[in-house]
Amino acid sequence: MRGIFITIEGPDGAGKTSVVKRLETLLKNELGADKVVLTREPGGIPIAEEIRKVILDPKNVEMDERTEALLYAAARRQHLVERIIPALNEGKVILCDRFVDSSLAYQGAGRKIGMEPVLSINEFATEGLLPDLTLYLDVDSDTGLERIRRGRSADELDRLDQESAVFHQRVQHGYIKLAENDPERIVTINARKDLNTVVSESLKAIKERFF
Ligand SMILES: Nc1ncnc2c1ncn2[C@@H]1O[C@H](COP(=O)(O)OP(=O)(O)OP(=O)(O)O)[C@@H](O)[C@H]1O
Ligand SMILES: Cc1cn([C@H]2C[C@H](O)[C@@H](COP(=O)(O)O)O2)c(=O)[nH]c1=O
Repeated sequence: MRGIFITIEGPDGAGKTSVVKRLETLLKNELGADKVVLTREPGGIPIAEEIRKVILDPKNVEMDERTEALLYAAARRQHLVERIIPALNEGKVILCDRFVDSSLAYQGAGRKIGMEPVLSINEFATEGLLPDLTLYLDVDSDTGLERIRRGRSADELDRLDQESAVFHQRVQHGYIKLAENDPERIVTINARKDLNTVVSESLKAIKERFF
């Protein structure tokens, strides 16, 4: 039986990593440890983690926005082939921290490439595979960036974290548009609430859909 592909999305500092780790523990307790796979983009497997380093290195200030979009799509392709598709074929529940919607929001809206061209290179990369459910953790850029900057020193901020507040606002608006356009797949969670509430609303959305 095919598994279930769940992605967690949102602006930087929305709390995705914190939430997805808690969901992993809760779902493993309910379904069994071998049934749940936690992974992330860009990364999750060695080749994609190497691409991640290149993309996020603050030294790479000269990176063109289309080069950036292509690198994310390349990392995605490799991760899909090596990690997501095999896990889906084994019937696992996959929790993936970011997927195509990140490219649409960050490169499409944030970098102003436009959603259509970014979607097009991603359709090539994924052959049209979409998540069964996407949890969109919605947070305004001020709150998200404040959380990130509070938790990390300046030299721990990656190239994307260091982008302007206006860029991060465009990213949030991009996500809101995506969620409005695909309410069947994308469930919006108010991520300004406390972490326990965000986790329980996320778990509820998963259970309502699948269990
Ligand atoms: N609901 C919340 N309320 C307050 N603080 C939170 C909440 N969720 C996460 N945080 C804190 O915000 C910071 C960023 O959280 P986290 O790394 O989970 O976010 P993220 O969305 O994965 O960020 P990034 O996309 O940059 O990796 C951490 O210090 C975390 O403890
Ligand atoms: C998948 C993907 C990611 N990004 C951005 C979003 C974040 O700023 C970084 C990844 O770091 P995180 O700590 O794992 O959140 O990359 C993007 O711009 N486009 C993408 O497709």
